[in-house]
Amino acid sequence: MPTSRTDNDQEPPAAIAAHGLRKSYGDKVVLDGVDLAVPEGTVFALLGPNGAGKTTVVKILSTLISADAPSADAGSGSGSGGVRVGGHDLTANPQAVRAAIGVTGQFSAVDGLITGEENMLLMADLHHLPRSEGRRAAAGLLERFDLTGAAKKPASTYSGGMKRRLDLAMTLVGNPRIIFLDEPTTGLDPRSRHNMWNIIRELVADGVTVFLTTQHLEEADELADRIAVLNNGRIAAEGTAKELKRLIPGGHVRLRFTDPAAYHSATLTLNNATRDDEALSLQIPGDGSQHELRTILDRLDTAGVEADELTVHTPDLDDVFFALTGTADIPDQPKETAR
Ligand SMILES: Nc1ncnc2c1ncn2[C@@H]1O[C@H](COP(=O)(O)OP(=O)(O)OP(=O)(O)O)[C@@H](O)[C@H]1O
Repeated sequence: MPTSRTDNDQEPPAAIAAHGLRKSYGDKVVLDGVDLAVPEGTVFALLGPNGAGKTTVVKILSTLISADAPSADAGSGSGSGGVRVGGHDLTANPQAVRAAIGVTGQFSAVDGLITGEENMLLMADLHHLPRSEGRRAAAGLLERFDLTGAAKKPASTYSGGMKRRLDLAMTLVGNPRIIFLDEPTTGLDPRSRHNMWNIIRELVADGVTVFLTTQHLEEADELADRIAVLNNGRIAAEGTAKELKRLIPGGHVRLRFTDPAAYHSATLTLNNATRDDEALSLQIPGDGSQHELRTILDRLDTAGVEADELTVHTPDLDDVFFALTGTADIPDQPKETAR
């Protein structure tokens, strides 16, 4: 089995490490110096708007396409900008990288004309597993992914969720220690999405490293140990979901009024609020803590004003995403009201 251990015994070895990753198509710069470090046995989510270059990163890291030569300041003489996957240099030893990884993408490897079981056996053949071992592995994985009942049916008859599960099951035939999941739940209904999340959690519990691309912020929030936001060819921010949320001062309390007179009184009392005169609503920046709410309500009480609606908005990954991938990648600009 491939190993991704490095000489460094102190820290968990990086399953994926990239420095100064670049890729252009003609004049179009897609990746403009991307650094990545994914510790073994963790889930890393790469977030980004459509066309940000997420799939390009996955394709490079999984040896499907090559990166451009690194710029002079990217260190490491490697032609891929210094990328190591599973402890292997991507340029010097792509075969070893391929042996260490599994990839399931938006363009599934599932062949709809043959059955789920035949797809699995084909994969076992590709991995040169002896026939009996291949059959055992296929049966075990079909069972694990709840596909035994459908194993003899053509894959074209499978639902979207079943196809995704079959795709992932096929990837696991080679027992990869690093798995790239390119938008694994796009197009799935909420139940299938949750099933897929559970499968991913089980893989990680087994020590597998998962590199995930997604446009679903909730997915990154649910699964990822670390999240990177890709924008304009660079990593705009990276950290745990908590760390990223802390970057954005999007928290506020929102008060709505139906009576224009009450609204007017409230604007005089809460003079730090942002006004929306059309909607008769006020937005007061803050963390929505009990103390803060009490202060706001006390001030309204003192003024004899009653709000018709009060909502507390705490920043979530959506806020982070919009702030970082919007007009500017400046995390300290106030965001707009909750959607
Ligand atoms: N072979 C290619 N030739 C030219 N341009 C390409 C090629 N492959 C990708 N691109 C461009 O590179 C950019 C990044 O594409 P990529 O598929 O990596 O984005 P993405 O973040 O995965 O987007 P999505 O979320 O829509 O899947 C896009 O502008 C795309 O048009």
